[in-house]
Amino acid sequence: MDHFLWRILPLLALLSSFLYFYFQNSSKFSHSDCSLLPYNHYWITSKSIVTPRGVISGAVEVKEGNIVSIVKEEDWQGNSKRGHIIDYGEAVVMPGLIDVHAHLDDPGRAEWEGFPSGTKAAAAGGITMLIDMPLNNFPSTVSVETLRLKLEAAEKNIYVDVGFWGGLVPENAFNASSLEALLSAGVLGLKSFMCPSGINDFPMTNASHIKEGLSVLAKFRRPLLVHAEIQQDSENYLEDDANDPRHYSTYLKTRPPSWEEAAIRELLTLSKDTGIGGSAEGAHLHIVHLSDSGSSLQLLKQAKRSGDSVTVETCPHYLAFSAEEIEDGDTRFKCAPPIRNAANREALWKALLEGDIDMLSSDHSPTMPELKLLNEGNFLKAWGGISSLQFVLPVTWSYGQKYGVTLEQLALWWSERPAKLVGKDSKGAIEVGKHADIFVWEPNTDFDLNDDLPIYIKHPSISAYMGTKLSGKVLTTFVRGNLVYKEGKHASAACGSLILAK
Ligand SMILES: NC(=O)N[C@H]1NC(=O)NC1=O
Ligand SMILES: [Zn+2]
Ligand SMILES: [Zn+2]
Repeated sequence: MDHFLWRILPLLALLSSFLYFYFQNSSKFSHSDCSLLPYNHYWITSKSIVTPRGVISGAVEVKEGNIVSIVKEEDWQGNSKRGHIIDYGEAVVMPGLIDVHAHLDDPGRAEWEGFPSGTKAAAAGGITMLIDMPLNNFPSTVSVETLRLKLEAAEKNIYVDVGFWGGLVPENAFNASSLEALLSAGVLGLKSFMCPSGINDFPMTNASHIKEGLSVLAKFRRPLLVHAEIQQDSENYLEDDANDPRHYSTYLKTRPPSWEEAAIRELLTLSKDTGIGGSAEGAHLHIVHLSDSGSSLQLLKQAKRSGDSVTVETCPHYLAFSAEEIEDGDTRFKCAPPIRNAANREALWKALLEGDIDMLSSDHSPTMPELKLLNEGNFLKAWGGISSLQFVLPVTWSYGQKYGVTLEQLALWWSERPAKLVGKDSKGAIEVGKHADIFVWEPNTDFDLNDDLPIYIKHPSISAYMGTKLSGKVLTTFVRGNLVYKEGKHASAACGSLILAK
């Protein structure tokens, strides 16, 4: 017996070391699972690379996830000694998009979207980082404990980098230590609503809650994002022919621009003195999804002119669609604030081009298709929210053609300014020292949004973009040097990072 044991001992040792290495490696992703490219040092070359110093023809050197050099074509003698080269020819190389406003609804309502599907859609759309909103998931992200649930749901399930906004709600607004703990745990800022959010555990805040929130945020130098609509007294709409809930105009009348104007007027009294040297220096106010290009926009322009620390975003759906075009019962277009008329859309474009609107975001806010009530077509009862995450780049580009939108403007609205809002200077541009968050696309390639297209958002049927034709096809997406998406294929492992504030 002894003899036998001695004979199999080497075999047992071999077996145990094999098992040890097997479990060690299966517990974390190997580099090759994170990337469709087997290199961590390589060059991307193209005739058109969008950098903060203009569009250049040349090469970007990527090493261990960072951009380590950028070489213009005239200084580039490409040869094999440089290592692996991926040549994209005429295709455009851009900084990855940063979507500062997405609802992935995970945990708790992952059947609405979810981290895996949402971040796969992002990667396929050229988005390399998104910031997840604190509501529509359950429970809402309003405390350290609920943030922990978010982080657990996201970890190893994200194909792009994901940061998090925390919620400012009546329950935590007067509790500075709770807000400080949430901010210390890494949320990039806070978000609140000035009207009902549609989610029971995310109640609206009033001016005094917001004032408290801003004072805590000032210490951390992080922004407050606000859904700026305050319900105004409105006439009672009779359910007569003129107010058929299947007509979009009926819904539009229920949320006039005065709701946005009232909220912004109130917010600007609170964000007064946030400028350099002001008594509230350090606080920053960011208005999400502006739809009213009238008085609301004028108020914001004035506040900026007087030096207040204020920014504003709008969304592709306000730039693409107009109220006049929305057909009876087509609740895919229902969102809040609502899509307004064509003249309003025109003025939003003008404000964006002139720099009065700072950036774009998706406000991707899906739900279960049944809650869109597409059969009934009742605009007053359907879920409000647009599904767009994968398409924001081609939408901005296609509808922006009329206005002569440039590649540099896309980078400004979708990368550079969003990176600044979230306080991540390692992101947002193709520049030496930054993360290699890059995507490559063909602006002139058209495609139809139909069932033949690989679509990763969970419920394509509720997206208002389905059935349209767009220009601008994403070929590949890199996140911190990992090739996470290439023409319909994702890396096998979800290696996006959780982006926390420090
Ligand atoms: N809860 C939620 O996502 N609401 C969003 N939907 C929308 O259309 N506007 C919003 O603020
Ligand atoms: Zn909102
Ligand atoms: Zn939203």
